[in-house]
Amino acid sequence: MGWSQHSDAFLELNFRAMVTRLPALLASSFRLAWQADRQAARIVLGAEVCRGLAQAVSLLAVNSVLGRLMATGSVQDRLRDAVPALVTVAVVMLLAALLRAASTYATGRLEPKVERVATELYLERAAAVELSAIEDEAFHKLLDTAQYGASSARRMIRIAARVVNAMISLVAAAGVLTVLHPALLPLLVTMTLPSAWGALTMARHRYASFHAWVQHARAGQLISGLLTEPAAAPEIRVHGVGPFLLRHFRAMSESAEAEQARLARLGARTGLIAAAWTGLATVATYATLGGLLLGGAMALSVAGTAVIAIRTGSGNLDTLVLEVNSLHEDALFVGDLQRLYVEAAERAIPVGGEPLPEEPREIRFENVTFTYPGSAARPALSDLTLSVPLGKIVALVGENGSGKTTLVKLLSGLYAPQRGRILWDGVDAATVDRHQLAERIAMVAQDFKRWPFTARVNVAIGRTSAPLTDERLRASVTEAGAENVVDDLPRGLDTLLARMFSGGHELSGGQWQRLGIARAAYRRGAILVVDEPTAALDARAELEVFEKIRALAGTGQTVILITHRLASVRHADLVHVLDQGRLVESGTPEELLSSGGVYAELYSLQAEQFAAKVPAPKAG
Ligand SMILES: Nc1ncnc2c1ncn2[C@@H]1O[C@H](COP(=O)(O)OP(=O)(O)OP(=O)(O)O)[C@@H](O)[C@H]1O
Repeated sequence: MGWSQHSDAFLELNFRAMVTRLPALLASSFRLAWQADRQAARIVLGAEVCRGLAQAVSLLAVNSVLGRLMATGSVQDRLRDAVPALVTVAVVMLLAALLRAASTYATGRLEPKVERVATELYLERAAAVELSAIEDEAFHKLLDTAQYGASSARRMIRIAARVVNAMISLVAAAGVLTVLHPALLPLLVTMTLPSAWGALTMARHRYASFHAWVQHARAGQLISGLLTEPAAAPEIRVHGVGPFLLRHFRAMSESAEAEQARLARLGARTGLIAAAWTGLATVATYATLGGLLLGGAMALSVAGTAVIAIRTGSGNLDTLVLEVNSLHEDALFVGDLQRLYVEAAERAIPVGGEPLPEEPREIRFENVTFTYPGSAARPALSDLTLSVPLGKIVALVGENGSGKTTLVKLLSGLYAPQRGRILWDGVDAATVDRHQLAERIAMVAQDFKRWPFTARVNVAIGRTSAPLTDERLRASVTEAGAENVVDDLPRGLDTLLARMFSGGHELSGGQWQRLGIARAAYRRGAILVVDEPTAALDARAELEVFEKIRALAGTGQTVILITHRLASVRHADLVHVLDQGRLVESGTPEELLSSGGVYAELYSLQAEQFAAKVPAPKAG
């Protein structure tokens, strides 16, 4: 359908990288844990280190038990001699169980906190970037992949704890093996290498596949969402769009299934090769042990401990390989999250800047050219020079796509021009404090957000920093002529405007529009931008809204009005007419009407529609 492209995967997974990056990975897991809950992080680390050490002590104690039991002398003497070592084994096992419980508790406490901290930072950074970043396809892909980073960060805590434990236990087992016989250690390593290779190979394939298919998965979710979305439901039923969407969903799912099958085939082949190598290495290990025993190079008790140490050691090494591999896989996703943090910080709306003039008299566009990022089309605004006098009603008029909405988005600081300047009484908007600029603007956009909250919140969300008072709320609702809308709601301002929830209620397009205007009124910005404020209103409501807007201008409020209803523009102090991103006319409505240009032509076209005679009813 046009948006499911696959891009090359980002890869940095190989054996060397895995080993050399392990300390950094463990450190980053620990940092995450430390940020989330210091006490729990200390408990996990301490408990896992002590558990590893306990394993070493327990192996040595077992060796001592075996040595004493296989020594010469009576059974009673041998048993008595073995008692202290047996008691040590029991105490160490008890200690290890207690440590394990402590680690389980602290890890369980840490995990959700780590996920929350990572998610909060993700959302905070994502909400602070420029609009152009949110609309950028590459940044959006990063947002998509990075969202898995928080749950990966959560998993990394548990995995890192297991890695620390397995590493220390392995060192303990390896130490004991080296003491028993130097040939045993290389055998232990050889036994585990094949499974390390297999796990790593599969991790690399899975990660590459995930990156190549993430857009595809997103598109699949989009389609399945459309099939159940209330806004699409009427068209799906009347136009019969359901089977069309389902066909696409099936085609996309089938190609995703083919990819899963490819991965499964690869997994099976890799697993078989690894298992064959492990089998050979195990046979070699036990043959060597047998040879040493037969040749008299090793005592039976030592061989017994060696078998236990090899089993523990290879178990630890297997765990280590698998867990380090998972750690690495999750770290790749946490890496995406960290890349997002960095990129979002680079693309964040700058903080600070020059102050805006306290009471500016005009905003002036000087040779402004703007093309949407990534757009191959002509500039949305071309070499535009115009003035917006403040304290007046300024109307922007022009055909669809002429650049009116783009102009107000630039004026509001949502985009920056590629060429030219926007001056607030001579101060370049590119250098000013963007937060201060936004403070001055109240906007009713064409596609303003219908928040799935109560009517009260839908109005007061216009300025969340102001204390919510009923007085301000009522005044805004009245200013927007939305009293009837609110009075008709089953629970007034406390009605939930989200039909998908129990007790939720839905408004009509025009009713929503009035709430949108109430929201902008509640914001009390110095400049009110209204983009098609009456598109969904009936004739009476339209008249009412324009009356209110005119009254606002009387109080010194600047109004920038975008509308196609030229009759409503009559009361504007100044009209700018745009065509294909250029300014073609400017003046008062009377001046423009008498000059006979584009405005006059559009005006007479609309007027003619009303001048057409209504056919007389047939006599009957
Ligand atoms: N987010 C966007 N990304 C890329 N191009 C865009 C975007 N928004 C608008 N455009 C393009 O910029 C041009 C101007 O659009 P704009 O929305 O400013 O026109 P408008 O005069 O407000 O139109 P309308 O009367 O239909 O609301 C159009 O060619 C449009 O396709």
